[in-house]
Amino acid sequence: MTETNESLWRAPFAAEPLDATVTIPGSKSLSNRYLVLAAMGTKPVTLIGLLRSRDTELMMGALEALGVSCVADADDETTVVVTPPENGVFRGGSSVFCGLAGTVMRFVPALALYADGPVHFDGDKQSYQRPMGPLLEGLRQLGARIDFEGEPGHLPFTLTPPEQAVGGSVSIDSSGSSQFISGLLLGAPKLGGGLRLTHTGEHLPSLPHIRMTMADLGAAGVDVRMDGRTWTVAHGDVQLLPQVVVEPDLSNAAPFLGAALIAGGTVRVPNWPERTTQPGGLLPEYLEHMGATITIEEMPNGARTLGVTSNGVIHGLGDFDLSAAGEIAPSLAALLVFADAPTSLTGIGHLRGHETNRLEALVTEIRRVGGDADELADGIAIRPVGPERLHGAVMETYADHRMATFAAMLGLRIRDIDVVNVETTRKTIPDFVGLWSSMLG
Ligand SMILES: O=C(O)C1=C[C@@H](OP(=O)(O)O)[C@@H](O)[C@H](O)C1
Ligand SMILES: C=C(OP(=O)(O)O)C(=O)O
Repeated sequence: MTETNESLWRAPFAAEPLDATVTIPGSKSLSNRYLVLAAMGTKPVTLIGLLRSRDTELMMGALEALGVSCVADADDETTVVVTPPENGVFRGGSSVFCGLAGTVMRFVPALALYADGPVHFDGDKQSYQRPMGPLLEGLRQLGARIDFEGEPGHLPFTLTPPEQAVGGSVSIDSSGSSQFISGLLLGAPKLGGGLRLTHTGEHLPSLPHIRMTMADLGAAGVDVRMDGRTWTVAHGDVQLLPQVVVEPDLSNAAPFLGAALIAGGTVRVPNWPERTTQPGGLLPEYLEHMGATITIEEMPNGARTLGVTSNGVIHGLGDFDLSAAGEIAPSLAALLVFADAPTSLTGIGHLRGHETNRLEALVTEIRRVGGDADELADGIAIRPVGPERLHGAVMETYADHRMATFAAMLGLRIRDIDVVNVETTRKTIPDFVGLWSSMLG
């Protein structure tokens, strides 16, 4: 299952201001955490509103390889019952395919600590570039043996579990991805002596995603604490509630809400959570800084609809630390191409290890349409140019869903943008083109 569709999609131009309501599918980060936590329990868990996209299919495939059952409701594929293996032991001698999904390649290896034999991990060729070393070093400190087939510290590899997963203290440098810490924390409660995990690096990206991991472990009854750069997880049972509802993916809301600023008008997203652990929860504040008006409408059923309204004037952000929410950098970058002042998005050097080298990709694609951007040591600088300098182009997407949605956003205000392999958006959105077209009416 690789992504090879090289067809071109003409991104629709927004001829008039938007007035749209867009229902965003479930969160990738929450869906894949709940799937892992459900697999570690003893009783079946029904996940409601689960994202059904490539990354969650890969996660379900990975868990099934380990002996977990994931069964979708016949009438609604976003309702999935997850049943852990009967004896609580994951199946060894198995193969896990990670595609390009960070949450699969970084969350599933810790489960292999509890398998009854070696587990082989592989992924798309492009996944071989993504950093894995610190996670695997952490698992090695917990007694696992890792045999690399290609470059050390990267996919593909085979993990041989220890005789007994006793746990203890682990130190790793997680500055390359918060997912190394999340992956070790998620797998930790079954360790005989629990886990004491220390991050030794200077920077730590995506702290909200680590807090999300802690909150979800807490919801499964696990005692997990954070003290500075050290986390402790107590040994104990993992059991989510019988039914868990997944929030919409707030980072995937970014291109749609951002569209209101680029095209002008209003875009609404229903079921916006009042409180959330998703970094996308920071979006309304960011968009307000950029000049949008944010509204919240309470529905009769208690749900809340977020509205973003703009007259099309987008303010630059100056020096802006985005380390908390690096995954929305491509969407903010698209807005900043049309801003009234320059912006440096910083604290996101680790985006070089995302689906593609996103800093290089963003600079290349912004320049391709006539814009002005540069890579920084830890981010990207985007300087506005006059609209007369921006022009259509065939935009590359590098098998990166967020580079595809970035290109679609530019196409709202720049005519004749063709997007290579827009299907790559299926990584986290089942029907991006359909949603985007209906937003435009
Ligand atoms: O744990 C998660 O669900 C994620 C953590 C972040 O990873 P990084 O810390 O590598 O940026 C984020 O960018 C990714 O999209 C999802
Ligand atoms: C970095 C991302 O994904 P992954 O979960 O594959 O790391 C992302 O979705 O922006």
